[in-house]
Order: sequence, then C-alpha cells, then structure tokens
Amino acid sequence: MISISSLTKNFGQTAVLRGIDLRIDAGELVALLGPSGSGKTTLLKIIAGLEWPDAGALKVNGQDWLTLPAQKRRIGFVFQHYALFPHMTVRDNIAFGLTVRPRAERPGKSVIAAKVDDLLGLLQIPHLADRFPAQLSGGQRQRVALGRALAIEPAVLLLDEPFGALDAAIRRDLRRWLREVHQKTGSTTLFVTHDQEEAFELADRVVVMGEGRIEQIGSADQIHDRPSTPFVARFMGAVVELPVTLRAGRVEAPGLDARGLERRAMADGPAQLFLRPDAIALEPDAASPWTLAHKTSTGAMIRATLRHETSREIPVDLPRHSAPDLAIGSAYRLRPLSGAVFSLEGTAPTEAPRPVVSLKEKRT
Ligand SMILES: Nc1ncnc2c1ncn2[C@@H]1O[C@H](COP(=O)(O)OP(=O)(O)OP(=O)(O)O)[C@@H](O)[C@H]1O
Repeated sequence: MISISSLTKNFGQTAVLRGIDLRIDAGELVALLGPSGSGKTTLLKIIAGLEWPDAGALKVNGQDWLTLPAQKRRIGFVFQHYALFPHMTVRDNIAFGLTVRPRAERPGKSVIAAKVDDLLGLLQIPHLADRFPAQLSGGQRQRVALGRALAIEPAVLLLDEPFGALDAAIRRDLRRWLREVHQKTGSTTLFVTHDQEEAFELADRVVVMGEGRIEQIGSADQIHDRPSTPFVARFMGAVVELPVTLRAGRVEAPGLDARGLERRAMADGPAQLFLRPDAIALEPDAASPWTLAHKTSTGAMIRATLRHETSREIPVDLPRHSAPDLAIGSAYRLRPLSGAVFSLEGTAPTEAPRPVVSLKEKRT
C-alpha cells in the first residue's frame, strides 16, 4: 500500500506539487491523468527516489520511503522511451535486474532462467527471447521493458506514458494486454497518461491532476458524469461554458432548455454551465438568441457553430442522421443532454467557481 500525504515540491519559484494526498491499495492499478506540466512525472519520480519532495510523507507498506535511496525501494519503472541495453538479448535484458543483485541476494542461474521464461510467457514474447532490441518493434520493446521491470517483483510498478510513442491501434492492444498482465501479477501499479481513454480503460481508479493538485479521484463514470471542479469538466471535453442562473434547482438562460438535466440541491444565483459539444441537441426556436452560423459534415457527424446575438460562438456536434435539416441563419435553442454546473456565488472573479451540483447525463 502506498500512502502519500501533504507532498509538496517546488523547482525554484515554480510550485510543481501543491499538497498531494493519495492512498493506493496493494494490488491496485491507478491511472494518473492530467495535462502536460501538471506534475505527474514529478510525483512518479519522488516515489521512485529520483526526486525528493520539499515536504510531506511517502510510505509504502508502512515503511518511510523518504529515508530510503532509490536502489533500496524495489521499484519497477517503465518510461515512454525505455532504453533497453542494445547489446543484450531480450532474455538478458529481462534478467538484468536480477543478475546485478549483490551476490548474497542473487538467485541462482537456473532460478533466473526459469523466472525469465515465465515472464516471456506472461508477456507473450517467448519467440523474441534471443533477439536484440534493434530487431524489435516499438510495442515489442515496451513489452520487454515491462518484463524487465517486473522481473525484480517490484513493490511498486511505475509506468510513465509507456505507450506514448506508439500508434493508436498498438496502444489499444497493449492496454488490454497490460490489464491482463496486471490481473496475473497483482503488482501495485501507478500509470501516468494524458490520454483519457487510456486512463479509463486501464484503471479502476483515475486520479485527475491539474497544476500540482489532485482535482478528482474516481471511476471513469464518476469523473465523466460528475466532474468535481471546472478544471475537470474542461479536461473531460466540456468546452462550452455558458453563464446561467440557478433557480430552485433549475438552470436557466435565454435560448436554453435545461429540462433534460437532472435537478439537484443547489443554491440560487449565478452559475456556469459546462457542456460537451456532443451532448447538446438543437431545437428550432425563433425566440432564441442562438443562430446557426456554419455547419460542416464529417460523414457521421455534423459540426455546427452556433452564434449568440452577442457574437459569441460555440461548437455543437450532432449525429448527421438526427439533424438533417439545420438551416444556416435560423434560430435554435440549446437542449443539453448532460452537463455540469458550478456556482459563482460568493467567489471572487479570480477564484475557481465552487461546485454546488453536477448534472448527471440523462438523455431524453
Ligand atoms: N528538474 C526540473 N527543474 C525545473 N523544473 C522542472 C523540473 N522537472 C519538472 N519541472 C517542471 O515541473 C512541472 C511539472 O512537470 P512534470 O514533468 O512533473 O509534469 P507532467 O504532468 O508529467 O507533464 P508531461 O505530461 O509533459 O510529462 C513542469 O512545469 C516542468 O517544467
């Protein structure tokens, strides 16, 4: 079990981690999701012993890891560009972590060979055992890299965008494969990615990071349906932000029909509604301040641009077959299918809006 509390890290004037609290249970696979620069790699490096925090605690299975040097932590680490030893075969690369152990702790040659055979089987690469890294594809190299990390039976497995350099189809295959490997090994694993789909497909629990803070921890559905901060809502693709008024639990604005949104306990007052462009339906309404400015078709979808009478524009993505006769210049009201609302009440303009409600998806 990994227990991280109040961890902070600054590089010069830059606060990179601003108080991280996180518990990861033994055997869990947790994804750390966030945009570039949010501090994911720094957190991983601190766990690995490659960086030290300015303050806070890091315990693994009850042991204080901040007093342990990297080589004593039993970490398996795989990076995006993991350097395998080019002059060693796959078999020797995987065995490396075991062969360099001090003599007293080093398993015998036959034990190491059997362990490597097991891993080659688990990783589905027995046929590559005698190849050199230069004779492997990128995806095969990352499998070997993972084998090398797993060989030492790490207390914690850290994966930093391990599939980041590979193309989309191979990434999908490797994700499925990594889940299987994780189920079989049960290693406590922290996986860093900035790809939502990857995080949600791989992990049971996703930790969303933004600017050195944990913004939300939850399952894919929780984060998708109930983003807990405006940052998470935007990061999940809710890029349409509309000023609205909350009244008796309902969201109101001219040209907005929010009846499809679940009503919840909310304080009355000004608020901000966050919507994904693909979760908005359009209905003709001559009284609406929104008119259709452009539309283009991608075949499956129509991307429409709605222009408000104040000239502000928003994107709306509709399945083409459900929106055949949208007319440029006509007025439409917006009917959100899902969305999140954050109150502006009592917050200074520079502060992040305070969440009072999240509206669960409810297609009508
Ligand atoms: N050794 C360093 N010295 C100074 N600044 C650093 C150092 N390492 C990281 N940073 C800064 O810390 C911030 C967080 O970096 P970090 O690599 O942890 O983010 P990340 O979320 O992993 O991003 P990415 O997905 O791009 O790797 C960045 O602004 C980065 O420039």
